[in-house]
Amino acid sequence: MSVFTTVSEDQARAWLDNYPIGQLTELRGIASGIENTNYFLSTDQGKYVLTLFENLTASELPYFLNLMHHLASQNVPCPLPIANAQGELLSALNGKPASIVTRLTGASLTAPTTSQCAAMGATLAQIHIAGKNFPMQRDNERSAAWWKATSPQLLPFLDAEAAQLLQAEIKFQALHRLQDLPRGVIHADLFRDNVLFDGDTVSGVIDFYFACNDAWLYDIAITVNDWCVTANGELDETATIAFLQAYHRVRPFTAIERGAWPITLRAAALRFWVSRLYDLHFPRAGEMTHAKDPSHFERILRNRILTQSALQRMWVS
Ligand SMILES: Nc1ncnc2c1ncn2[C@@H]1O[C@H](COP(=O)(O)OP(=O)(O)O)[C@@H](O)[C@H]1O
Ligand SMILES: N[C@@H](CCOP(=O)(O)O)C(=O)O
Repeated sequence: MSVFTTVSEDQARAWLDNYPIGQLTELRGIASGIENTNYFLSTDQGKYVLTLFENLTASELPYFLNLMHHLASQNVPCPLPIANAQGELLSALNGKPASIVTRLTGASLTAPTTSQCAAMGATLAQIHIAGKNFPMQRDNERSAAWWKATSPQLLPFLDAEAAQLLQAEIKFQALHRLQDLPRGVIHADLFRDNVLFDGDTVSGVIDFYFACNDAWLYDIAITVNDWCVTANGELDETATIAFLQAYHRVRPFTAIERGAWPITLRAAALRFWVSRLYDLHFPRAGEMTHAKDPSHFERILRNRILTQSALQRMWVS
């Protein structure tokens, strides 16, 4: 259950007085989601999602909310944050920073088809292009410096083989500079549970709270590692190529990206192996989440290392 901070109808009504979206007709807590308090909120003018941010602070949020506003204004299917009477996308509700965004249709997928993977590839390229003229900057907080700093805390929890893999991969990644790849705004967490689909069409990309400026290829690798995989984490060649071709039609790849593809898939696997290990062994106080399985990304990392040359061929011509 992800209503951590309760909002009554009277409180929502009073808060909405400062927004140009009509009168409250319905307020319903959203059960899924692990980070924030979310409500489906309807007015006589439309359907929205109200979010109270439980961990992010008012100083961190403008990048994410302005980015969503920027992308939605450029026809990326993502929520449009609504400005209040003062023109602000963020204001306080029950002592928490809060925002209200348009509610999108569709549902997330558990088993995407090849054509849905292709649609995801095209939408990701659309996000990367639309982000080119977004003026704000944010460093990636889950970069090489972060996994290097975090890993010493994780090693005591790992068996010898896993500890060796973690240390070796961090060293290997330090020899390669992802930051030299073409870069811009990235979503950085485009897993299946962060995308809504209507049939074969992407109807909504949500949860931009890891978005930052980094290599586009890294974003592609994060997404492919979650979308285009078989049950044991191997890349599904047909789905991967469909994804990459659809992306390439919108933003053509460069030669340097082709060369960096296998290494970047490894970096993306390492990033989520480390964050899942950290969340498992160092849960935040009062956290109500079900930690996600780190071994899934350990398996993916081992697979990407073993299949490096096959991955080099799994590319667009
Ligand atoms: N703008 C939106 N339109 C439609 N559904 C949304 C929207 N934002 C969130 N949701 C729904 O709420 C759920 C939880 O949102 P999410 O952003 O994943 O929460 P959290 O940040 O707490 O993890 C999503 O899985 C989705 O079903
Ligand atoms: N997608 C990540 C977890 C990031 O959290 P969320 O807010 O996107 O659920 C993972 O699967 O490890």
